[in-house]
Amino acid sequence: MTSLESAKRAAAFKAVDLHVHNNNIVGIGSGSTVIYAVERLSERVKNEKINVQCVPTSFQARQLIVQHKLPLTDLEIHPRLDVCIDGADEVDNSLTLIKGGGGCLLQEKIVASCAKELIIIADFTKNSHKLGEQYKKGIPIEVVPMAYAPIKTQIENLYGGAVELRMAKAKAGPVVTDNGNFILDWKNFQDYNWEEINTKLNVIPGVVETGLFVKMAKKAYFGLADGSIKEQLALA
Ligand SMILES: O=C(CO)[C@H](O)[C@H](O)COP(=O)(O)O
Repeated sequence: MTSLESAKRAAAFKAVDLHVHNNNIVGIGSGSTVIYAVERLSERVKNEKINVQCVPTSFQARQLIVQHKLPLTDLEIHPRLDVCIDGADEVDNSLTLIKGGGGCLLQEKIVASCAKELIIIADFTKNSHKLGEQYKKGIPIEVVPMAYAPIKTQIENLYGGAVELRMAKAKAGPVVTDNGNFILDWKNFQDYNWEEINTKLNVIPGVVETGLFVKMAKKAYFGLADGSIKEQLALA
């Protein structure tokens, strides 16, 4: 296992050990780090006989839950979650996040908003002072397909930078999200007030959700290259 994978695994295991308790309703995030969280959750269910019910944040998360034979639930049955454990593409000093590198930002934000606490698990490459310092692929914005062109122009004209339609790798044309939408990646942005810009982006007609998670995460666990874990709490 590479040091990056070990770092993800260590962060995921620690978060699951400290933040998941018996009878919890648990939000399962998406991405490669969350795979280790589900592995650990499944071990704890088997070894410690804890009861959990899991709410997925994507098709991938649902598959992970099913493959590990963990109890699957949803927001209709459980609208309030105890905890949501998810990865991130970048985490700044105040625990503002860029999410959606894997295209699952909409359901991730919905599920996180229903949880008492959002716990972030990541490797050391995700830890930044300010957004854009480490993650160069841009801020993902999920949009209704027919509106992608005017939204792109509007964001570039109002806020600068470059907005690109995310193209699929093993399919001709754009990435289509689990919700049937497109993703725009906003690159070369400036250092904004992220709470303000998030609100402004969200009211552009056709924007479904942004990958900016402001004042949502309670704590982040970063696996470091030396095997240790850095913990970061949200500012009070
Ligand atoms: O937001 C996400 C998916 O929409 C992921 O949490 C984010 O991309 C991090 O993924 P990984 O753990 O693979 O680095």
